[in-house]
Amino acid sequence: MIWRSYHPTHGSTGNGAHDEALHDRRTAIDELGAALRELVERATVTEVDAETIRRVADDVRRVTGPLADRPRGRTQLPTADDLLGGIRMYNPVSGTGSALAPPVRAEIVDGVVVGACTLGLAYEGPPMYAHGGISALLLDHMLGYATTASGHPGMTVRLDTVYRAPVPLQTPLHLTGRVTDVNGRKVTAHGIIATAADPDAILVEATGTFVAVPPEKAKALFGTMRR
Ligand SMILES: CCCCCCCCCC(=O)SCCNC(=O)CCNC(=O)[C@H](O)C(C)(C)COP(=O)(O)OP(=O)(O)OC[C@H]1O[C@@H](n2cnc3c(N)ncnc32)[C@H](O)[C@@H]1OP(=O)(O)O
Repeated sequence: MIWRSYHPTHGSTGNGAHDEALHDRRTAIDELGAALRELVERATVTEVDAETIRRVADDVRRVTGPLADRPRGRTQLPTADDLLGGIRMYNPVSGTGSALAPPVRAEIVDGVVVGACTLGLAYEGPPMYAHGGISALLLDHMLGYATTASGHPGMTVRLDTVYRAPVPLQTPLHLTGRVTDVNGRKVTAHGIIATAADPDAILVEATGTFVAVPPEKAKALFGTMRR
């Protein structure tokens, strides 16, 4: 199943259900993403000898060769994406094609974005616990999703993060994001990270301010983007 990165905007379904080739491409990207995440995690946790690590490094360089054909630049959207439909295969938080993403699975429940993920040792900051920047990344995403889902998409201009307790690795997590205020172009949202086992015990919380990008700014920032 292809998960959305964000709530769709402009009414697009974004699921590519009627396009078999697109669906097949997304499924393939999903499979490569899962393999890459397994590689990253295994490379992080391994205690094998240096010779084995070097051999794997050579192997990895060799197998990535075919991917070097037809690279896209920063102004070209991935052909598998549906920006307005909320599908971003390589989003570093939710993208199933991303080696960096946990990935977070999120859905809207009674107007609140509810997410789930488990962070492996690749996300370690203090021993056994998540890096604080990763928590901020997850919450920025949850808040951004909530603002988009509420019909007020914008860009983060401020994110205040409060770290109450460390976030344990290799532990199913529960995340939320909800809009708390809309004031013209400015939207305020709040979210938390807890464990799935104890969702009421807040480990990290964040309040963010998002600002709708006016058309002239959007043109300057994103005008060169193409499919
Ligand atoms: C379908 C896709 C969904 C996408 C969801 C994305 C979720 C992920 C979130 C992100 O990671 S976004 C990436 C990180 N953010 C950025 O790179 C944004 C950088 N900032 C900007 O590019 C500009 O600030 C922006 C285009 C958003 C707005 O510029 P403007 O010149 O149009 O706004 P302006 O500076 O006039 O400020 C508008 C209002 O916001 C307020 N504001 C601006 N910066 C602020 C700030 N830092 N804190 C509080 N308020 C702030 C500002 O005071 C003002 O309030 P008032 O209208 O009441 O006067």
